[in-house]
Amino acid sequence: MTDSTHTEAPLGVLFMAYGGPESLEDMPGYLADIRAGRVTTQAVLDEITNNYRQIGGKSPLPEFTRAQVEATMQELQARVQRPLKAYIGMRHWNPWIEDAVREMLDDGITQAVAIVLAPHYSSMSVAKYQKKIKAGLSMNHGHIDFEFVNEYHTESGYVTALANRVREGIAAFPEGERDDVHVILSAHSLPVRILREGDPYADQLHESARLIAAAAGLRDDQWSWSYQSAGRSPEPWLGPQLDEHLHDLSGKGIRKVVSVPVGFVSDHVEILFDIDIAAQETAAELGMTLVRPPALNTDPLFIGTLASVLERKVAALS
Ligand SMILES: C=CC1=C(C)c2cc3[nH]c(cc4nc(cc5[nH]c(cc1n2)c(C)c5CCC(=O)O)C(CCC(=O)O)=C4C)c(C)c3C=C
Ligand SMILES: [Fe+2]
Ligand SMILES: [Fe+2]
Repeated sequence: MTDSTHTEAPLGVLFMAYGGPESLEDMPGYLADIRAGRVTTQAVLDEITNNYRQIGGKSPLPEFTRAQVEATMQELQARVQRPLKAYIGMRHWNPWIEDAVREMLDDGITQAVAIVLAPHYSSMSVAKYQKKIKAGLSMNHGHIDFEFVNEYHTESGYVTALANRVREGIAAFPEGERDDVHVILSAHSLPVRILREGDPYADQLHESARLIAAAAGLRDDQWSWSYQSAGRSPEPWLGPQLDEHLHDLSGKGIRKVVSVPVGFVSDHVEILFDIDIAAQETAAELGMTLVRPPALNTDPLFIGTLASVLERKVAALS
């Protein structure tokens, strides 16, 4: 006998990511969306366009997102009885979250789970993606029962995968030098005002960092925290920024560094330019060697984490 309650539409699985330009021509529109109506000067546009030019003229984020979604869906569908259908929605570019929601409604989806490809919750990140789902529903006068994954920054697969990256980075140095290697764990900065607003972002990042450092077996003096990629706006942003942090470490005599960003789950401009080009340049000027292991991308431990947190939300809907 078949289960008659779940025979109609599949359960939707909405994966959301930041979005990235597919060519340099997309840059003005992409930046206008990120900067939400604030004027982008020609100088800022030129600078960011040039950053993208140096990483190949487009963002690799959409491609990594599709690969992560495909791998996660394979694992999730193997664990869940109900038929599932995946959707991808981006916050700042095509395919937009609102369009993905419309597609879900057109497909007759009535129940769905949603996750952002960012492990830490903030009112300035994850909450904004979730608001776009609500906007998509109200724009299309539709209703879907959504279960949201808010965060997954302490999940063991995510922590272990990044601890493995830390170990890989240290192992890139000759055996006799590894004790002198310093590990910098970092994430995207946000305006300092989030602390006054009680936002959990900074605490969650520090919690992840402590867990990753412990799982990698680092001594307390062997690692430190840094923010990176602060936006170009006049208000103060959380620091220290990676560049000043490298100067600070250099002042303490550190010459060998492993850089592991913990808030990004795939390689994109904030890693490929901000670390691999800008921070590498600073490190070279300071006479430091900086190693940056690959981002999580489709690491099976990370994909297993996504499948696990989604599986729990699917169970909550069943
Ligand atoms: C936790 C918050 C943020 C994450 C994660 C994040 C990821 C991310 N950002 C870019 C590219 C750009 N971000 C820019 C500005 C910007 N980013 C955030 C927050 C996060 N970004 C904020 C709050 C801002 C400022 C927005 C504003 O009002 O000005 C920009 C614009 C240029 C700039 O200000 O630096 C770019 C480009 C990527 C690719 C990315 C990857 C997941
Ligand atoms: Fe951003
Ligand atoms: Fe950014």
